[in-house]
Amino acid sequence: MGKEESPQAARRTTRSSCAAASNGEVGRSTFTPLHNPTVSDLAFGGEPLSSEDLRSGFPVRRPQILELVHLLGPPNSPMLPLFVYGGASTGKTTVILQVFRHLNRPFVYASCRTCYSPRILFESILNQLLLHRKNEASGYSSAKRCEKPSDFVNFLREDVGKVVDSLKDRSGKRKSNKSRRWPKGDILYLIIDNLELVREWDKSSSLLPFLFNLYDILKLPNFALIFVSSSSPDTYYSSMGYIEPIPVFFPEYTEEDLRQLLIRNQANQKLYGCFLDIVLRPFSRVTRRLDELSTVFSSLFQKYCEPLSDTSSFPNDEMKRRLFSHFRPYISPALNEIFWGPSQCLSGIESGKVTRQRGSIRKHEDNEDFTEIGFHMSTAAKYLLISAFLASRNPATLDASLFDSTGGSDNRKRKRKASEKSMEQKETVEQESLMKGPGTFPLERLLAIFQCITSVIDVTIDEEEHGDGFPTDGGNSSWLMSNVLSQLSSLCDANFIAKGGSCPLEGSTRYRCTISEDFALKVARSIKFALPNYLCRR
Ligand SMILES: Nc1ncnc2c1ncn2[C@@H]1O[C@H](COP(=O)(O)OP(=O)(O)OP(=O)(O)O)[C@@H](O)[C@H]1O
Repeated sequence: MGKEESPQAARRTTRSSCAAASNGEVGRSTFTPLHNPTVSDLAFGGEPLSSEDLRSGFPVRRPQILELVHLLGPPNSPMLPLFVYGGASTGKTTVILQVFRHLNRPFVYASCRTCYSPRILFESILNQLLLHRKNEASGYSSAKRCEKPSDFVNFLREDVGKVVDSLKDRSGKRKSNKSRRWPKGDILYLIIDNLELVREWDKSSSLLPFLFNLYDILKLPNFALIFVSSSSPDTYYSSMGYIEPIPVFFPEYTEEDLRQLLIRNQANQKLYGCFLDIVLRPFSRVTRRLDELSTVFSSLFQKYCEPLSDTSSFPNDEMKRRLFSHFRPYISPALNEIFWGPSQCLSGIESGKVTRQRGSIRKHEDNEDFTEIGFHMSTAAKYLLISAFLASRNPATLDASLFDSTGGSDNRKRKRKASEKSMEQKETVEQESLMKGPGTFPLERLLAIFQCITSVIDVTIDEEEHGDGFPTDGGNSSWLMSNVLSQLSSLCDANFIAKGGSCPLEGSTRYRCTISEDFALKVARSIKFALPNYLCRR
């Protein structure tokens, strides 16, 4: 089958995987060729989910669950469009689908990840509405061909009406397959997930306003819309005349949230707790994505347990030390992998690549979340971008005074009272550099700054006995260089860094960072890096 999923397949995958995520249940019955679909297939299906199970399935998402349930209201309550947003892997999709499972409401779900063009998106939605399956019998074709937004609106009007009529038809309910529950209420919800990816599409500048306007265009009382996005409303085009959807924010998990989430399905929670005491802090400084942490921790935990003959017992202090020294060599490589890896690539970025997305970046004072920027990149790429910004912004002559011998910003040194003459000189240098705009720099300088700023990140494993530095090259500078070059080329592709021609004397390529200070500060905030301490100012 092609890359496009059939709606039923998409529904089955999404819904059963979500059910599995909640309490480890596999909730959804599968569609067999003999299954005769009815509107009851528009509900989540599977076993009903009580509010208690919903809350205990998502321990740190209680406020968002309550907010969603409140906004959806009792069956048949009309609802203005919702805009559910938060960083990648913060549980938006899973929580929404489980809320629908709990409420047993009829919905159509389409992700802009699997539906990667307007046509596929429109047709996937229509196929689901028409209970049409793309399979051998249908020649793997859609129920209707739909490319243009205007056709989509007409088809939606027609098809939503039919679905609503069927939902209201009580005789259909009586005849329906007894293994499936009849959905509650006559309102049909359309959930469009991973909306941020639409910005990558060719006609995004007209498609996004169209989608935001859809509710107003349709004016159907029994139709509701939910957008799900990993970037905030601020990163979308604004002032397009549509009513802004009601925002529901999923904040990034704190270290304590992550501990709760990671520990809850472990057979020996005490043992896993000891393991988390070592790894959670350093790893959560590099990523707070639950999926990334779960993956890396599952193999690390196996290593941690290797010396244990009985993994159901709780290790004493001596055993804990043995476990630590056995597993210590595996920590840095794993940290390295996650630091350099294509983290957050789920936001529409090709593996390992960074893309600059179109869309305004409005100032948002309180929101410290990276979602305000509207794209994602690996932690290493963020540090590299900041290094490039510093190299372009600060005069090279001041590098030594901004970074101490161990690489960090030496505040003590900087606080020393400078003589009036040196202050004047510094001011002149800074003024000149501001007048010239972002300066160019050679690769060596970029690498030096990058090593300086990453060497000061505190990701020590055990502060007293087991100091362990941040993932660096472990003495292998060619390995480090090749990683830097690959990240640098992605940043150049995304136009965050431009090649600034070659130096006539050295003949080597020089680079220039093109991002604004505002933007650099946002990137720095997302990795909790104190950029202002490294910027030379008047
Ligand atoms: N609070 C939570 N409780 C249980 N599982 C969670 C929670 N948050 C995230 N997960 C798990 O993390 C994974 C990613 O979650 P999900 O896809 O719902 O995130 P998302 O915010 O929609 O991500 P994206 O923006 O990338 O689509 C899933 O396996 C999900 O079950």
